[in-house]
Amino acid sequence: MSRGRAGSVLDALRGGLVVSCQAYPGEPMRDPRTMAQVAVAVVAGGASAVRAQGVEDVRLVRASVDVPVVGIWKEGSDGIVITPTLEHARAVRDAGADVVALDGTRRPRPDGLTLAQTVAALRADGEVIVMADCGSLDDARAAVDAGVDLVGTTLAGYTGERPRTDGPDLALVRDLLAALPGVPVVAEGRIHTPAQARACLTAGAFAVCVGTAITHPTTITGWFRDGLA
Ligand SMILES: CC(=O)N[C@H](C=O)[C@@H](O)[C@H](O)[C@H](O)COP(=O)(O)O
Repeated sequence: MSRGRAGSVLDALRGGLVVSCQAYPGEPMRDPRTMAQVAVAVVAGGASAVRAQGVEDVRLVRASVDVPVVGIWKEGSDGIVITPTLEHARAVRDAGADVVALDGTRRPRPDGLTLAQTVAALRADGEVIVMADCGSLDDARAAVDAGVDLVGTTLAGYTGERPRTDGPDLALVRDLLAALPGVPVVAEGRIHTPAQARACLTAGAFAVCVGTAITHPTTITGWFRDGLA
């Protein structure tokens, strides 16, 4: 990717709403065509970028929308799941992702590479924007040292280092901004209302990424069902 292209992708993300369009194994909407249609729908609603999971989803979403695509490929259910290896990261990039997001924790990676080696190998093939999905400030510091372009709070509350807050982990967003000046921070994880999304941007987040509250009808329906109980 040329510098110009990378810059325009970051410009498109800045201050905007990234919508994560994912369905989980065994779910009725788990079909790349369905996720591509959801992606088109969220872009019509004002999403400035789409996050998509799986090589086929990334490919179809990329072909269906004209906003940047943040691509991941999840494998497994324990430990390192989000784009766990260099092979996964290359596949996501080759499917057309503008940003390759990957596990940015300090846990050992299943292919034995460090995060720095993974980022360097990806970059050796050409310019690519890399986002580290982090679970703590220490993760993010290490990920920045490893050369990533963006850090996300995606894994806060899922790795044991931070409590699983009801809403977004705003304290982590603030700590990241204070400790890593100049590093774009994507607030992601449990942002369930427009007010929470706004609070993340007001705190200084570079962008917010919302998944469940926009694209997971089973969970949203459960919220309403519980509200009626
Ligand atoms: C922890 C993990 O695996 N997060 C995943 C990362 O891609 C997705 O399951 C989330 O939906 C996404 O991060 C957006 O978060 P939320 O759905 O809470 O708005």
